[in-house]
Amino acid sequence: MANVASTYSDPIHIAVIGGTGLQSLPGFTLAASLNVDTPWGTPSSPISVLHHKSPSTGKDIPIAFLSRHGLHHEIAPHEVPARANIAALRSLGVRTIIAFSAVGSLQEEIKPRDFVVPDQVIDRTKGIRPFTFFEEGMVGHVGFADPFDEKLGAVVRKLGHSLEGDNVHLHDKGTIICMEGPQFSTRAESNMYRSWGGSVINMSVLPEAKLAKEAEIAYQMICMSTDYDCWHSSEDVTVEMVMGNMKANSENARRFVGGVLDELSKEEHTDLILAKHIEGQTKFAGGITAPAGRKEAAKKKLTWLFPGYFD
Ligand SMILES: CSC[C@H]1O[C@H](OP(=O)(O)O)[C@H](O)[C@@H]1O
Ligand SMILES: Nc1ncnc2[nH]cnc12
Repeated sequence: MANVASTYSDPIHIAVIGGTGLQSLPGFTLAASLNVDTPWGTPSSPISVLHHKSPSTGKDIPIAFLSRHGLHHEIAPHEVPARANIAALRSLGVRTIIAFSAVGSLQEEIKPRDFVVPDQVIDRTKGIRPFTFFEEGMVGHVGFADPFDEKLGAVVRKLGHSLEGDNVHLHDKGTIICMEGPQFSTRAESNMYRSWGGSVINMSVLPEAKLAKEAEIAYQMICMSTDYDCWHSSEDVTVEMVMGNMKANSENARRFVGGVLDELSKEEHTDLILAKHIEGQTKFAGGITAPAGRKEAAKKKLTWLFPGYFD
């Protein structure tokens, strides 16, 4: 990228992870494009640092933007380097992530193009994705009862409701089924997920949400429904259907994300975006391995992510 800075010296507290159909965030000033290397490899894409003018203070707020499937959607859901993504963002100072996802609807009332701010997740991935920073001689167990950050979720929901009107419909809660993919579900699976109380389905919320929790980052996903999967009497999901609905509603998706960023950049949310309410929890959750049993290589990687936590 010509004439764009490759370094950025100030900490960046807020990130947006874009998914299918949201590979960039137009309308912001690109201040830098960062290639970050981590002990878990390189992220899905260079991290764009975007300047967002806070409507309340007039100051430029830096936002980190990362495209989950790469710049050209070349990374399959099971190949997303989620540990590198989360580690890279935390190393830049990020403590708040708004993640965007195109999802299938498992409930009649969640219509294609509706937004859902989920509050729960059911894991249907197959254990083939690396899903923790704690392994190989450093054990850690963080709580995951509430996979999304409730304080951040409250801000996102309030903002989403303020946009509701003819074209924007928001569902305040919901359970995401996270399947492995990349093939879509069978009809029997789709019906089983409905019987479990699933609201929507995607292939991306895990392990992203688990790793954000381990990294003490407040994380909330915003879902946009693109199809009725294959349980409904309407047409079965296809990539064309997903992309078509994403494209048709991309303006609303960007308004939603932009509005959340406006809200988060208010002074009253300073502690929230720094995730002060969850700071330090991983120091204890990850301190279970007695110092004598800690393996040097694992400790070194974790120290890169959490300087001072496990020395
Ligand atoms: C192209 S349909 C399946 C694909 O779309 C969703 O992507 P994302 O969550 O990154 O928006 C879903 O999770 C699958 O990866
Ligand atoms: N039906 C579906 N299943 C899984 N992921 C999806 N993303 C969008 N629609 C989906």
